[in-house]
Amino acid sequence: MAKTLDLYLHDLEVHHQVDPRLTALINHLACTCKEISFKVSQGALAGVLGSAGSENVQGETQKKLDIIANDIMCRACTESGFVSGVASEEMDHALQVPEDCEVGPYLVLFDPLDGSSNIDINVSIGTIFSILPAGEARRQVKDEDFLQSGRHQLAAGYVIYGPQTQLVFTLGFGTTLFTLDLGTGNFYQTVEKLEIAPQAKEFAINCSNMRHWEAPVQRYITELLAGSTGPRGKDYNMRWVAAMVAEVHRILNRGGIFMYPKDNRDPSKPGKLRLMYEANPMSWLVEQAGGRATNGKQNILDIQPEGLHQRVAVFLGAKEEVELVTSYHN
Ligand SMILES: O=P(O)(O)OC[C@H]1O[C@](O)(COP(=O)(O)O)[C@@H](O)[C@@H]1O
Ligand SMILES: [Mg+2]
Ligand SMILES: [Mg+2]
Repeated sequence: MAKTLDLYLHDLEVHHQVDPRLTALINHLACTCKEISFKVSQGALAGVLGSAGSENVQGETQKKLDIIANDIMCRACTESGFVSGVASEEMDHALQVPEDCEVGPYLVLFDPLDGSSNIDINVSIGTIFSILPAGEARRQVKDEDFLQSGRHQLAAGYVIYGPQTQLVFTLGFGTTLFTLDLGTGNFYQTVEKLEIAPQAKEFAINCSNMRHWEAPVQRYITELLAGSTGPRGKDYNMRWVAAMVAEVHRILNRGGIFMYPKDNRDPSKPGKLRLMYEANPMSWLVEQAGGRATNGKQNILDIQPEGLHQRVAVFLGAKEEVELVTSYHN
């Protein structure tokens, strides 16, 4: 019989001395994402599809579900009693815990709904989260309190809403996968430890941006596309779901490399993905599964953040491929 999430988290407390408040927070996030999962599965029936007609701090048009998922995550976290504050891709600044709620020792950061362009077409989307230490439980948090490198993460994970709803997370003891059983409402462990092979046969990149990439990326992709007749001497396959959560999920389950490089479309956006809500949690999950993650120059987890909504180039997945494309930059 597969292990329940409760049992797995209890084992972490017993065998790895993980703070019970942290395991309780993970459990709380898993329950919260069940609520989002239900709304996603209802789609038009719950009136959650389509545009909200508003823009977020990054100037992107918000979907109704971006806002719904953000509200659900904010409420659940700030009322949990385990956090001192939250930060989200969808909000300009960090959110405080209401006066009438307990505060706790953690900061939670999230991309409430990743893959927004997939919502209305019933293709995989997800919620990505990262947990940092607050230092101490406190009433007032500032944006600067969240500016800790990915190495400081205490937990990271995501819930993917696909054909199955699955929770993937790490607390630094490997990356593990749970599947939601719609019959019992419980998450059961279906893969104990995910492992990414060092070599890859698949790559994921939005090739429509090729003319805007820097020379090292142009070179690397040209070599992959040349297949067995080029310097790599083998054929590669390509995938692009347009949701980082789905790309990373595929790589954790069957390998490959994912890239969203810096490009020269808009000088104010060096890379599309957000360091704090997307790149850091995904990089730690990938590292804990034996893979690598860089921005082309350095390990993503070592980047000292300068802003809550900072963007970053991302190369992650199979160790040898990530090291090769990184070496082309250096
Ligand atoms: O290929 P495109 O259209 O540039 O966008 C794909 C990328 O944008 C994102 O969807 C951004 O995430 P959000 O939906 O959270 O804004 C990534 O998940 C994905 O890798
Ligand atoms: Mg996203
Ligand atoms: Mg999002």
